[in-house]
Amino acid sequence: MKITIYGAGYVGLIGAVALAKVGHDVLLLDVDSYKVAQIMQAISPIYEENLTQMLQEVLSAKRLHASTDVELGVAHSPLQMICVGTPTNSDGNANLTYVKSVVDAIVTHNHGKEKKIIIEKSTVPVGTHTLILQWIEAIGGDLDLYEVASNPEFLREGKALYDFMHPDRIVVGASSSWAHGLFSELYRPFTEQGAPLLFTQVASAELIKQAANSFLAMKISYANMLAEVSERVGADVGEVTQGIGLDRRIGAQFLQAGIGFGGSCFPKDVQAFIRTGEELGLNLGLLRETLQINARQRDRLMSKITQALGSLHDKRIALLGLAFKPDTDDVRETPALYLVRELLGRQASLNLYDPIAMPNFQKSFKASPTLHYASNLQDALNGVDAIIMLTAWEEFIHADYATLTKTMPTKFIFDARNALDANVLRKNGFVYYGMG
Ligand SMILES: NC(=O)c1ccc[n+]([C@@H]2O[C@H](COP(=O)([O-])OP(=O)(O)OC[C@H]3O[C@@H](n4cnc5c(N)ncnc54)[C@H](O)[C@@H]3O)[C@@H](O)[C@H]2O)c1
Ligand SMILES: O=c1ccn([C@@H]2O[C@H](COP(=O)(O)OP(=O)(O)O[C@H]3O[C@H](CO)[C@@H](O)[C@H](O)[C@H]3O)[C@@H](O)[C@H]2O)c(=O)[nH]1
Repeated sequence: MKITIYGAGYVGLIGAVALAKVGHDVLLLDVDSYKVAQIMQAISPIYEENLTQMLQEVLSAKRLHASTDVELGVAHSPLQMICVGTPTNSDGNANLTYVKSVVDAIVTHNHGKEKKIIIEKSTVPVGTHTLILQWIEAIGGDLDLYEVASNPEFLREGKALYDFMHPDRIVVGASSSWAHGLFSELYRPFTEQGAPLLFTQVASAELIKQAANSFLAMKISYANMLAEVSERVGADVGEVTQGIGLDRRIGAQFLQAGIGFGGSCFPKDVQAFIRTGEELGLNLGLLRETLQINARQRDRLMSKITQALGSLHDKRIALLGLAFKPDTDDVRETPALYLVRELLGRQASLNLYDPIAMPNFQKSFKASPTLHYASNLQDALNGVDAIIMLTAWEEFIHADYATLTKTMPTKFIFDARNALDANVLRKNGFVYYGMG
């Protein structure tokens, strides 16, 4: 079946490729003509496992086309799926400007006056569907032609294609049987493989997305709270989270303590949910504390560094890992942004290294005498006084630090992800600091 997708970013491009892969005829629209041209040449603008190969496959099969032409996009299908960004406004609210511009474009270019389902796949605050109807009305659109549905996306970066194609569940908030039929057909290739398709009210689907991300963020902050307690009482947070995670009611996932969560989703979505609460006259204090614990982890790491090293002036520090998590080139809200700012502010000199995310990070911080972008791990570790491991890339987990740091005077290593083998490092003369 045919579908139009607006926004060729992490969600839109992955969704487009995955839906084309299972046989649908996908038209992917973006306002960025350079991105569109790249996609048409099978060059992926983002780094994701297997993406380039699958992109080539669906382009050759002519099941995916990318374009900037909204007119084509509107005419292509009754399914109009919005996957544009919803970043945080300065007041913490989700910025719906990009969503609105797509809605306006759909209504303006619906020359054939065909019935359309406008699908919120972007993460939006609960209640956005009613706003969309108001926007349509405000520009003279005929409300009888439009149904708004919510179909939130739960993929993780780094595992995006896999997650899209093997979802734990597909959530669709839609009211008409026409929409239910179209969504059932769209997702049949996944439901036939066992993925549950949950139809809900539109508001429930919107709320499910906000609730899921906030719950996962809260779980991480809970583990980080336990890390702080563990340090005080001589417990090992890894053992504690393993011990509670084996209880199936709690579950082992998302209990990895460390520097805290970053990325383009959790920080903004938790913030937006808190704002939703405020607008409803509700204080979602649990989520405020979730963000506070998250910020405190970064401060706690900085305290460990300054307590161990003293003045950072004239110290050179290796910072390993710039992406917000492994297997992605995404540096949005990455803890590395905060750490680099803090460390430079204290006059440290830095060697930065990441296997994939360096070009994206370089857009925020240009190279300088105090900021060296290393060409490989050995280059990053040459002549440093301390190592901070910030992103748990396999390369960092399995590195032979003893051999790579032969000339290091005192071997300080700060493991911001609790991912390294502390015993082996200590045996090799390192002064090891973890997070709990
Ligand atoms: N990144 C993730 O892992 C993830 C997962 C689930 C949900 N989400 C949500 O999905 C949405 C998109 O996130 P993303 O990370 O893919 O964003 P992104 O920034 O990677 O991509 C957004 C794309 O939309 C394009 N765009 C902007 N205005 C447009 C318009 N009027 N018409 C067509 N294209 C337009 C931009 O050029 C860009 O290519 C957000 O709401 C996000 O919260 C993201
Ligand atoms: O136990 C854990 C798990 C994760 N993290 C951190 O949490 C952040 C987010 O990680 P992850 O959830 O794996 O990545 P995202 O790609 O941001 O995916 C989240 O955000 C997406 C956007 O909404 C959702 O679709 C996904 O379901 C949700 O997992 C990263 O900084 C991780 O390092 C931890 O600190 N401890």
